[in-house]
Amino acid sequence: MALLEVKNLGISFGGLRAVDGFNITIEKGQLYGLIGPNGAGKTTCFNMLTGVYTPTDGTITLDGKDITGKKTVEINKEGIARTFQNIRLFKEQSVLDNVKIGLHNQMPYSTLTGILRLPKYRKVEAEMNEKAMELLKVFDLDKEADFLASNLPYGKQRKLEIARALATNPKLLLLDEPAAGMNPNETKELMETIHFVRDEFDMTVLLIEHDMKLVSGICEELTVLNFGQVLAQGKTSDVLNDPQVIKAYLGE
Ligand SMILES: Nc1ncnc2c1ncn2[C@@H]1O[C@H](COP(=O)(O)OP(=O)(O)OP(=O)(O)O)[C@@H](O)[C@H]1O
Repeated sequence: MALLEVKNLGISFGGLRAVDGFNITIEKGQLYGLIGPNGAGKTTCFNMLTGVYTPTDGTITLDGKDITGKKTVEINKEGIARTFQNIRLFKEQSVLDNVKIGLHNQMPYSTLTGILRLPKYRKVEAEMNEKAMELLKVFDLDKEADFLASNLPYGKQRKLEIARALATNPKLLLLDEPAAGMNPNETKELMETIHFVRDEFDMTVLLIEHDMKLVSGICEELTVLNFGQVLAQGKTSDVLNDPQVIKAYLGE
């Protein structure tokens, strides 16, 4: 059974058909890329997969469960986490707290227990601190745990966003243009991080990216969107050599 099965997904904004007949199948453990020209509908697909937008047509099945039309928080609990094109961290909070925010969706105590600071709350908080520090260590961010997120260099902010997404314990990680704004060294390090995340966390990753070096370096399969529709789909090397893809996107 595929981890993610999307069938005939579509959405309209007024008269604009932003995505139409979108199909994708992603197996557990894959590194999968979604590419295409600006405005092709890639982020709109992510927004439908994560419940930000409700699709007008189609179905989304995660690990055998229909999650179409569910709310963002529910979808996150079902196992999809994401990062954003423009980094969205809690910039005035510490690096540690940013990861703990991700862990809170699995918080096993009630709001009242939290407000009253009951013993269970203190025990869970201590465990959460430990878990968050472990995650930060994995991303080599533990020394900056007490820094404000806004004081981290750009590449590390991207890493922190990935760490926070992983803290929600997802089955599928969506990365929206993770290399945007990065210099070549940061991009190289990001590629290693993504590989590491897949191997270490047994993660499945779907990413949107314009940086073809990153795409060809890490994605095993690709889907190309053009004007809201799938233009090509398959093994990365085949797709990148497809004359239609070169004409519509790569040849620009
Ligand atoms: N909330 C919305 N209301 C109206 N139109 C929207 C909305 N969200 C997206 N669109 C439109 O849908 C189309 C697809 O946009 P989308 O952001 O998904 O493209 P993209 O492939 O992610 O582009 P880019 O590579 O530039 O990020 C665009 O024409 C966009 O203007």
